[in-house]
Amino acid sequence: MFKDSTLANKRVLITGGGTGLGKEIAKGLLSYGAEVYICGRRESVLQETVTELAKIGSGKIHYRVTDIRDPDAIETMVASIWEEGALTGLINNAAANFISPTKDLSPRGYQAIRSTVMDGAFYTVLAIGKRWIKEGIKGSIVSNLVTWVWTGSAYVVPSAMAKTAIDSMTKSLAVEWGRYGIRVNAVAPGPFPTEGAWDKLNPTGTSTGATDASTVPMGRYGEMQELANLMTFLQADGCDYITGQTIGIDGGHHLAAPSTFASLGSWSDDDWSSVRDSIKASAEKEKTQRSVG
Ligand SMILES: CCCCC/C=C/C(=O)SCCNC(=O)CCNC(=O)[C@H](O)C(C)(C)COP(=O)(O)OP(=O)(O)OC[C@H]1O[C@@H](n2cnc3c(N)ncnc32)[C@H](O)[C@@H]1OP(=O)(O)O
Ligand SMILES: NC(=O)C1=CN([C@@H]2O[C@H](COP(=O)(O)OP(=O)(O)OC[C@H]3O[C@@H](n4cnc5c(N)ncnc54)[C@H](OP(=O)(O)O)[C@@H]3O)[C@@H](O)[C@H]2O)C=CC1
Repeated sequence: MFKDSTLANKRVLITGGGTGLGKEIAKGLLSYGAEVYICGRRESVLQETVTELAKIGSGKIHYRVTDIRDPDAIETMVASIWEEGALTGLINNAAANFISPTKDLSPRGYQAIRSTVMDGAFYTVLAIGKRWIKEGIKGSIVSNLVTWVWTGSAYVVPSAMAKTAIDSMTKSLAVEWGRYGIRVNAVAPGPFPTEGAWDKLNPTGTSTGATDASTVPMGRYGEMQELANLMTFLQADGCDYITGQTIGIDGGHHLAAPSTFASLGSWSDDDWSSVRDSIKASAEKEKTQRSVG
């Protein structure tokens, strides 16, 4: 989809890049020539990913062990990256989540999710953004959100709340930092199965609700390359006028709500024929009762 050199000279940090979608995005960026930094809390996982992905593209991939809930740790990470060169891009991808009835959540359970998704993304943006502003770098921030920023979602309330806060940050900072040429965008994926997400959101092994591909209008899960392509596009030069946007990538899933007629896609031509006859019969009956028109 892109030239191999599309991201040459780009240096991008992907939080939570050691696993799942972050790792797939790292593969995509590397294959288009970017230098990539990943961070997370588990060194063995990061080390393994770096070893595996170093064979792709320029092979310039590095890791930092960092808990993004800690602003001092983020400052240390970003300072150490800058010693090797300035970043040009940030992908806020790290997250925490699990399904739970909201009434059963403890304050610590809520904080575990909020502090990772909302605070972690904000601290990272701040540490990098202030350097870009000082040095006149026109960087690109992209946050990996979820379609719940538009719909909300039961049973994952702290995640939906925290992602929506970052959606608001995206719109707000796009305006505040537009004068510096810094772009602030987000993507909102539908279901892209990963071990990390499915362990926490699909623990019974029976896909339901958000993890059920049969309710996606396109009838399938997202493919990793599709998300990596969107991230590549948003990190590349060429459409710098795009800012403040949250772009859905979900096969139409969030639009196929039970409150719409999305489920009628399962009706056959025969079903539609008998439905049409029934509606026409009703209309004919009404016509016989009209005194005008
Ligand atoms: C399908 C389409 C949409 C998909 C959208 C996907 C969104 C995602 O974000 S998926 C990402 C999934 N990946 C992760 O969550 C990775 C990181 N997760 C974790 O590190 C843990 O799962 C964590 C969230 C529990 C946080 O770990 P940690 O900081 O080590 O916290 P503790 O284990 O100490 O627990 C803190 C607190 O949370 C309570 N808790 C944990 N699990 C549950 C649960 N299943 N239900 C209710 N409460 C839970 C735990 O009990 C602790 O509270 P206290 O007991 O009050 O101390
Ligand atoms: N999979 C899906 O269908 C969808 C996913 N998303 C979003 O995509 C992103 C990735 O999810 P996915 O790949 O599925 O799940 P993963 O669990 O694989 O990814 C989460 C990553 O975040 C890291 N992380 C968690 N907490 C912290 C922390 N405090 N500090 C640093 N890193 C942390 C984890 O590493 P470690 O534990 O080592 O710290 C892990 O690498 C998330 O933002 C998620 O909300 C959105 C929509 C759909």
